[in-house]
Amino acid sequence: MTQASLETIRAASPAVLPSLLLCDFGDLKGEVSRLADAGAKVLHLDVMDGHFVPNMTYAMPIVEGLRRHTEMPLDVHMMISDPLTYAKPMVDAGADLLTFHAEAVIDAAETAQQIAELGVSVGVALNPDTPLASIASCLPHVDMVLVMSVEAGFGGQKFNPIALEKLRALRDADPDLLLQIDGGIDASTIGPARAAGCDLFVVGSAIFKKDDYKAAFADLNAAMTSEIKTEMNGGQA
Ligand SMILES: O=C(CO)[C@@H](O)[C@H](O)COP(=O)(O)O
Repeated sequence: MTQASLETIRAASPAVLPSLLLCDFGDLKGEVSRLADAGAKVLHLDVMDGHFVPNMTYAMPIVEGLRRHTEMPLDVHMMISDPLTYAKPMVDAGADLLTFHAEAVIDAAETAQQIAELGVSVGVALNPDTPLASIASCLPHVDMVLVMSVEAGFGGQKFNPIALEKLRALRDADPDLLLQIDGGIDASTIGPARAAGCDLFVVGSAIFKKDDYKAAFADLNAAMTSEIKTEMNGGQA
């Protein structure tokens, strides 16, 4: 199931992943159905503990509830202080890909290996101020790197272009590593992120603040490749 989910995520790439942070939590089932209709292939779930980040969201019961309503892979972004304590409960709840923050743990390589032993795909995330060197030792043990383009904790923040430098460096070092970006992704930032080598684009405001999710996905998908097409046309749009 897990390997299949990772393959589903890879096959869907490049892809826009709606971030379930700014959605209507009073109608989660309806939101999942509207997102699937709009073209979502993977759901990104923002788990926050009010300790690692100064904001709280939800945990296993919501993951488990979503699992019952969709077959889409569930990509769980754990913005929590103690990812190893909650990794197994998250897997049991139905997470397919579990991402922990490098800043939250003492040994990122050891953490990645322990999570992988649970039979789930593993991602490591790093905030804008965290250098790539801090995840170097765990890269052989992860399926994905999540490059934050805002400080983890809240939706609606401004995109930090330092993420583009990190994406380029990671892509140059490994053409096959799955790369995800999160924070301030909209029609103006998704193209540069794609051109920097990113595969998965986590989007909150630019979907959930729009009435028409289908139109939001269409705009993002068109903008995703616009910079690459422009480069191929020698700078002409
Ligand atoms: O994890 C986070 C924030 O910590 C993100 O998933 C944001 O929620 C994305 O929202 P926008 O920046 O797109 O509004």
